[in-house]
Amino acid sequence: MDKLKITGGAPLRGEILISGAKNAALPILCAGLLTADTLRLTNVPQLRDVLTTQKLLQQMGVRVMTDNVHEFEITANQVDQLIASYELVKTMRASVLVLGPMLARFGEATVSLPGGCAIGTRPVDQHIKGLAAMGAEIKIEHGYIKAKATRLKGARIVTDMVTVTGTENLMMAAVLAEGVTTIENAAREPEVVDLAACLTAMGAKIYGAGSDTITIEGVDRLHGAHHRVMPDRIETGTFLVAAAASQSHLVMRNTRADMLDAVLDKLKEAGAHIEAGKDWISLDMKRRPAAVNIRTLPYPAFPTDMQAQFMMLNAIADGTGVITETIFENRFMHAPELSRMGADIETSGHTAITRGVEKLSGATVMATDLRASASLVIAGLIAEGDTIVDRIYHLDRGYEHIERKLSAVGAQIERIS
Ligand SMILES: CC(=O)N[C@H]1[C@@H](OP(=O)(O)OP(=O)(O)OC[C@H]2O[C@@H](n3ccc(=O)[nH]c3=O)[C@H](O)[C@@H]2O)O[C@H](CO)[C@@H](O)[C@@H]1O
Ligand SMILES: C=C(OP(=O)(O)O)C(=O)O
Repeated sequence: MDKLKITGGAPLRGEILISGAKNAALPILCAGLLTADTLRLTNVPQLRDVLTTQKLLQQMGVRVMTDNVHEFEITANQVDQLIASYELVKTMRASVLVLGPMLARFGEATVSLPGGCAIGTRPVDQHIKGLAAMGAEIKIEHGYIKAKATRLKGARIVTDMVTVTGTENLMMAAVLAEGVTTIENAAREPEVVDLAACLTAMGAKIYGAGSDTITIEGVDRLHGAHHRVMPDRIETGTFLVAAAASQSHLVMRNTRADMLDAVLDKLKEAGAHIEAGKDWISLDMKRRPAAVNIRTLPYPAFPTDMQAQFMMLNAIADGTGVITETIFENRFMHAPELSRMGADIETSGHTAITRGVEKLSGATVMATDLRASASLVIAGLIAEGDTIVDRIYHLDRGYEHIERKLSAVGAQIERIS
């Protein structure tokens, strides 16, 4: 199994090209199920989750062409298996995103329940509740969601909480429903907006994406389109934290500052000098970071997917930082691993208090989820001595060639078997 070996202390300098967003690419690949025509996608990141989605679609009979690793052509004109099996869903929760499109286009879908994961129980009851409101007949049998509907009907859906993939699944179901659907308490994440842009290019009628009320006028059919996947704001934020923690100067290219306001504000509060243009962000850090307090919340507030990286920043900061995680009930798995590197972190329920220390020391560490692993990589970059990050298949789910991107800006990092 691959690991990363990092020798801490090398200053970082240069530019990093940001990849397409995992959390936009996954629902958009599933949107290919909504038409028999070809959906052409560019800026698709080369990630394990993208490969899993490709396999999932291919198992259903969808043709997926990838001449260039970042360009996909999806043609769902011969779908014969309306099922997403446990074997694939268990490796990637986002597989549940085939439920809405399959049901809307084919009137039937069988999708394995994803179950819990390292960061929380993560039920999909809101996806099911919304589809039921649109007239679907849904049963849970043998660990599978079995859904049927001759044709979904527009409905007014109010979700109990803000759910990103829930909003996306319901939006994809509603585009082919009869009549008008309104999703209230909708997620406002930029990835929802990107999916809406792709669906609109395919002929869908969607209003209000990016606000908490999305209105969808169902149409009879969608057609092929070309869509460029938006840049990954979490990958961008992760490398910015790496620059801040190592007191370096880095420039992110192919990204957008306007969807990172809460993260950039916290980096400035920590003492970073940030400049940004239309598609770039630069961060220059000249001193030890100051500790920051963070509360994770749905967009546009601070993202839970950047929480672990900021806990790492607080670990070597001047002062004490309090982090409150309000989205997932078990997302502090990085804390004990960071503590093994010398961090002083106390967790209790949804709160983590980190008292900054001057230095971390390299150690062998492992993480049970994607962003926790990213925080350990950043810790390795600044720790004294060598760090081995184990179980990097988590990182490969969501970071494209992280070791290549970091070594190109001066990090001493290599993949070892
Ligand atoms: C592929 C993808 O886009 N993943 C992102 C998405 O995950 P995902 O869409 O799975 O996360 P949600 O926004 O749905 O989850 C938010 C909260 O709502 C709860 N919930 C959600 C749905 C539901 O039916 N019932 C329910 O109780 C969840 O357990 C969680 O506590 O948004 C999360 C929150 O920004 C991010 O961390 C993930 O990176
Ligand atoms: C939690 C994440 O992803 P997923 O929802 O795919 O598990 C993430 O991207 O940090």
